[in-house]
Amino acid sequence: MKIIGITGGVGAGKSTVLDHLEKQYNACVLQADKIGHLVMEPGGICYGQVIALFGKQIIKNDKTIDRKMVSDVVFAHEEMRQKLNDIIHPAVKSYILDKIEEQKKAGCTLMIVEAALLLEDHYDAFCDKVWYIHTDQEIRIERLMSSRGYTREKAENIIARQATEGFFREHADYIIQNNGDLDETWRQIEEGIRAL
Ligand SMILES: CC(C)(COP(=O)(O)OP(=O)(O)OC[C@H]1O[C@@H](n2cnc3c(N)ncnc32)[C@H](O)[C@@H]1O)[C@@H](O)C(=O)NCCC(=O)NCCS
Ligand SMILES: Nc1ncnc2c1ncn2[C@@H]1O[C@H](COP(=O)(O)OP(=O)(O)OP(=O)(O)O)[C@@H](O)[C@H]1O
Repeated sequence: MKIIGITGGVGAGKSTVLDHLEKQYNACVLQADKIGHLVMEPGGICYGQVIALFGKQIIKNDKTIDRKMVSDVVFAHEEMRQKLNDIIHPAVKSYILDKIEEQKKAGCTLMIVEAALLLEDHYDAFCDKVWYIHTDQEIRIERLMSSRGYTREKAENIIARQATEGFFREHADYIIQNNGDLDETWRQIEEGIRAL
């Protein structure tokens, strides 16, 4: 089984690339963000610890954690982001490693792991290749404002907490430019797959 790690800053198009790989190349996929959400759901292994860190006011009526509230705190207070990372990241990594083993046994031949923090959390150690999805910062901000309703400030705050473009470029095996037309992105994916 080949494993491709997909990384890049917020709104660069990682999920878009992942989705294409799943549909067109029959890849098995794992998204760190989604797993991070899963482990903090009621009954999830991080639920209690996250509430202990932020306080009971983050519990919504349906008992789920108010991620918007948590997001506003962590992207404004670096020490809180670090504390949340310390709770969530080990659980997410362990989940991913278990799933990789499971998929290997199930006969999956192409596995994609998507994470903005893939390099910081050293997921590259178990990836055959790391693909960096690059989109210019201003285009990312505009896409996030129109598709997710982020404010410019929110997008900029998240960007400020993520790795720099230089860091991503330095550690990537392959760079996909996603500033323009999606057909151009699909062509680069095809090329990356051929080079695996
Ligand atoms: C802060 C939380 C509650 C916000 O949830 P929400 O659904 O609003 O946003 P989402 O998870 O889609 O993240 C939005 C963007 O921020 C990025 N991001 C999320 N957490 C972090 C972080 N700790 N540091 C830098 N960027 C982050 C994501 O990759 C994504 O690009 C959530 O992102 C979270 O629990 N983050 C901490 C755990 C984490 O690092 N998860 C990401 C991979 S394990
Ligand atoms: N080439 C493109 N042209 C136009 N819109 C695009 C393109 N690529 C991605 N988008 C749009 O930009 C937005 C962000 O893309 P996507 O969700 O894939 O980014 P992401 O890197 O996964 O974000 P996150 O870091 O939050 O997980 C989405 O609305 C997506 O549809």
